[in-house]
Order: sequence, then C-alpha cells, then structure tokens
Amino acid sequence: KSGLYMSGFGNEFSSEDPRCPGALPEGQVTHIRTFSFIKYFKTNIHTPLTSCLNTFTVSLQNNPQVCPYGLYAEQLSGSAFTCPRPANKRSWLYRILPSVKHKPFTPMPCGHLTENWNEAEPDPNQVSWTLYLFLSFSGLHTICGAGDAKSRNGIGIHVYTCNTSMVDRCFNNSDGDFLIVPQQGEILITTEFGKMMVEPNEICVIQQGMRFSVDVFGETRGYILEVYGAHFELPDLGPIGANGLANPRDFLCPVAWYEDRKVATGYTVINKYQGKLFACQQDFSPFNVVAWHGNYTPYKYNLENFMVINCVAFDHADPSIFTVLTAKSTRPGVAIADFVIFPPRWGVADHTFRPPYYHRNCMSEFMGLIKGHYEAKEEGFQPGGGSLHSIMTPHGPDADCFEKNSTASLKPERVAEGTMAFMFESSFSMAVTKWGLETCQRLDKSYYQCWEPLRSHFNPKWKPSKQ
Ligand SMILES: O=C(O)Cc1cc(O)ccc1O
Ligand SMILES: [Fe+2]
Repeated sequence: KSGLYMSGFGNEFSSEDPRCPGALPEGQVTHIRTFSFIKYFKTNIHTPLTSCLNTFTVSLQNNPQVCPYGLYAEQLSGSAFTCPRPANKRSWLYRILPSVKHKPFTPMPCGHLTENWNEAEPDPNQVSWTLYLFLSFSGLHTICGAGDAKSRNGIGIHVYTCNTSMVDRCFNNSDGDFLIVPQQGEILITTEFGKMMVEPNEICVIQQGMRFSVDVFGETRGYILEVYGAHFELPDLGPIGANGLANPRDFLCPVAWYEDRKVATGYTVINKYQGKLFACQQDFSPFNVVAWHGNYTPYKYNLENFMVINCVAFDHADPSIFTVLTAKSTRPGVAIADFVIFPPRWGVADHTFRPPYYHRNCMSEFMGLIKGHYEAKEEGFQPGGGSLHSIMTPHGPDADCFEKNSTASLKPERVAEGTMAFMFESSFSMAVTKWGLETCQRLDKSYYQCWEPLRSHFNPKWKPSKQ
C-alpha cells in the first residue's frame, strides 16, 4: 500500500521499472582508458604498449541512436535550459511512445476552475468558509487567486472533491505546479514517474507538465495551491543550521512504473493551459515510461515528519518558522507562495500570550484545516473549511481565545495535539472567485462576529506591579 519510493528532495534520481533492467541508456565513452598493469608485466618487449590499454563504457547518455528496449527518449524541462545549476530542473523519460503522438487539443468545459480574477468586486473583509467547503461538489473549484499564467507569475487556490477515479484520463498542468493537500480520503496518483499513495496529513507536489491520473477510494477531498512560474523549494534555514523543519530525506519520489496499454476507445489527456481546459485523444496510456532519470519529479511528504522549531523562552515566533515549502518570487525573501503548517508541538513560552497575535500583513493568508481545530479559533474553524485574510486585513484570535489565554497558567503544554492546520501565504493580493463567494454557498457571513465580543481592558490607572 505504501508503494515504492526513493528519498530526497530535488536529487538526481534514476529509476527503471524492474521488468526492464538496463532500460536507462548507457553511453560508450571511448576516450576513457585504463592501463592494465597485469598485461604489461606479462608482455614481452615486442608487444606494443597500447595493447595494455582497456577501453571502458563508463557514462550514461541521454540520446542514444537507438534506446534500449526500443524506447523513445523525451526530455521534460522544468526550468529554462540556461537556469543556474541549483535551479536547473529536467528529467529524461524513456517511453514506449512519445507524448507528441496525440490528436489535436480542443477546448473542454472548465466547470468551476478559473483564472478570471475579475468575477467579483474587490472586498477586503475577512472571509471564512464553513465546514466542508467542498461537500457535494465534484471536480476542481477555484476559490481565490491572482496573477497570470501567461506572464508566469501568480497563484490559484482550489479545492477538489471526487468519489470516482479517473479512468483512461489524465491531467497535465501547463500553467504551474500543484501542491495537493488531501483533507479526506487517500489518493493514489499515477504519474509518468511512477505511483504515489498520498493520505491526509501528507502532501504531494505535481510539477508543471507532469501527467497524472488519480484513483480514489470513497468520498475524497482536499485543497490545492497552484503556483505559476516558480517551483517549490525548501526554505533556507539561516541560523537554524543544516537540519530541521522539513528535512530533505523525508521527501519521497516514485519509482518507474509503466503500462503498455492500448486504449481503442480513446485515452483523454486533459491540459490546463492559460487558465482553460483542453482535451485530446490518443490510443494508448501515457503512463508508458519504462525508465527515467533527472531532478524534475513529483514528490510527497508526510507532515508528521516536520521537525518543529519554535520559541522556548518568551514571545510568539512568526509563522514562517513553520514553512514546509516555498515558491520564491524574484524579490529576496518574498514568496509567490509559502506552504506553512501548524503542527502538534509543545507550548512553553513564559509570560507570553501564546496563540497567534493580532495581525495586519502585507501578504495574503489563506488557511485550511486538515483535522482537529485551530488554536486561534477553537469553535469557528472546522476541518475542511477555509479562511482568507487578505492583504492588510486585520485578523487574529477570536474573543474566546483572547480571554482564555490572557489568564491561562503558563505551564508547558501540548498545543494543537491531533490537529493540522495550514496556511497558503502569498505576496499576491488575491481575488475571490464567484464560486468562492456565491456558488459554493459555504460563506460564513457571520465570521466578523467572532471578534465582536472583544472588549477593552484599558485601565488608565494601571501601575507596573512591584517585583
Ligand atoms: O492565524 C493566522 O492568521 C496565521 C498566523 C499564525 C501565527 O502564529 C502568527 C501570525 C499569523 O498570521
Ligand atoms: Fe496572520
């Protein structure tokens, strides 16, 4: 059930389906020679020394004239050819037929997937979506986003719901990367690189252009952060040092798996391109990659493995301390989007208001809840719901949370036990879609009321207590 994986983040991996050993091409590098001392000592004076040289086949090659097993070589480029090495991403796929063998793409209905950020008038109010933002809908629904896939800069936030698997259909996102956060139901994702089983409390990333198909095992839903124009990276650790937060070795990438399947009735490849959906037909499964190598792959990560670092003395650290992955913009330190979690941990800060502080932020904060509750809103925020606190929109703990935590005794205690809230934080000023505002019928119009009971504790006669 757990499948086969290789571990590491952004490694140079290579993988062959075990049914075809040697499917990764080997090159012949004739200029590398070794000198055989054994032969040399056995030779007599009349033997030319060159006969003591051995020619070795030592290196791999991407494009042999004929690939092993009669496969086609295809490169998938995830970065400009000329990107500096640390950002250069590509993989070589050795497949039964190349992706180019397909009938033309034609437009298909997009449902509630959109990249139109002008459907509704701007509204800076705090937004909250109640329990199960996604109940009784099917497919991908865009809640909010900003920017533009054409100019390769922006994000979309979607929710998905489904109870049937994709049969003879796959999805390919030409616009950006999908970071998928299952909230209910595990998903078996078949990709060109192999298969991954992803359960709630795990996340996976399917990068731009990677074809995938999803099998589900019941009522299934989750959140998706889509980023145009950047890939997710592990955040720099600065003074934290070489280890901590999401450690590279906990990221898992699938091993090669192929099917050589003709589909006479037609296999549909769905392509998200410039915010719209297109479909094309081909007569074979696209999961026909027998072997691959490279550093551009899908991957998954179990949030339980997050090595939590936080305050051990006083005050509330900014939530960036919980960043799992970041998609950087070109401005130093400013993310197109960060994926941040609020994992179970110890709260130990002395003489401190421990929950999140009241806040106005130059970034947008979309929050979701995988399980349990969120410490700043014990009641109002439920698993499967969501909230959006837009740029400079005030937010923070509800009145109940403030009162309780202003008087709580500050013993060390477990925080967020059994829960997992997360945040998609973005430097983009996001627009909410018509679906998010109206069609979903999940908007909590009374959200602002959770702050109404906040009352003034101001006492002009207050004096510092004598120590
Ligand atoms: O609840 C939020 O809005 C997210 C958040 C969490 C936190 O610990 C500090 C600031 C912040 O915005
Ligand atoms: Fe905030």
